Amino acid sequence: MKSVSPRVRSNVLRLVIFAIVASVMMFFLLFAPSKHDTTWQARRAVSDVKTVNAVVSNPKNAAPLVNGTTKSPFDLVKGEDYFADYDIHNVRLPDAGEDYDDGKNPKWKFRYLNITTANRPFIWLSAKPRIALIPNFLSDEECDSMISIASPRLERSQVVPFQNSKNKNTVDEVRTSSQTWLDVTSGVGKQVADRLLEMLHFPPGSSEMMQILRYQTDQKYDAHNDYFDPRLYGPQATNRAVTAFLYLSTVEEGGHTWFPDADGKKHEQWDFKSCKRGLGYKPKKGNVVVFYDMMPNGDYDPLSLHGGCPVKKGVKWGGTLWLRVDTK
Ligand SMILES: O=C(O)CCC(=O)C(=O)O
Ligand SMILES: [Fe+2]
Repeated sequence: MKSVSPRVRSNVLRLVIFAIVASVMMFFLLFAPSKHDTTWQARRAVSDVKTVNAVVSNPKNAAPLVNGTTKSPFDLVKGEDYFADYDIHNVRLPDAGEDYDDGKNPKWKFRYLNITTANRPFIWLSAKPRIALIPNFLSDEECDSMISIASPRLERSQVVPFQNSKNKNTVDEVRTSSQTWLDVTSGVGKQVADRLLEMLHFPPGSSEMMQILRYQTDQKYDAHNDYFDPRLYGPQATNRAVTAFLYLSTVEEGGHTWFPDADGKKHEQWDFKSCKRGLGYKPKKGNVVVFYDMMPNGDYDPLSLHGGCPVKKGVKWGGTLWLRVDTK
């Protein structure tokens, strides 16, 4: 056998090393997702099996995603971002038959958010009632601008009395915040409302004005349903199908939005105040929590019972946008 000269041997070796390095680089270029679409791609994949795995962790070496930290907005930490008596990272949607997601049934009044078609990432926090979190929906500028428009116009929040109740007071200890209404036909109100309606598959103009709320220390809103139950409020031509709650500030302590009956646990004993069981989501500036007061077939969902827990430290600024459908 002929011996190979050292020169040829070293050239072959260089070629082999080059081929290995090139194929490793090609592999990463083709298969490693970019920083921005990691979450999105992975979430698309899990939705195919109807299991929404809430946490899609950010690769360890990824660039900072949120305010200089490497924490992904989906990496919610129990105790820090929420409390829950179930595992929100393992929320399962009902089987396809119950899912109402394909938007083909003409009787349905609206479609749920759908992880495969939504125009930005979101995460299901609860299946029954349906609650979704949309991280970083609002820019800091949008939050600050809504607060500065609302600040000089605040008044004590009110409630709507029941139709046959003798007590016609609209100021009630169940709700102690201050608030005002923000136009959604122009300016920042329109910008934000239009973006939400589009994402939630609702036609333009199908929301109420936006309610801007401020809760100071110990202020709260006891648990309630947002729809107007015709048995209590009389006939309604339209009603609230979806509530989008916008967090305009981060609260140091307390102020969680609370869902006593998440995840699907209807309790016999009414509990409007404890802020203990179910799910409590801690206000974080720029995030939005969306929940469905109605099923897509028009039935009201009593499990959508919710409230705002007392603020313990800091100030909670929020915006409520109600999306309405015809009830006929
Ligand atoms: O303050 C909250 O977190 C919830 C507010 C609310 O339920 C409402 O405005 O109807
Ligand atoms: Fe509410």
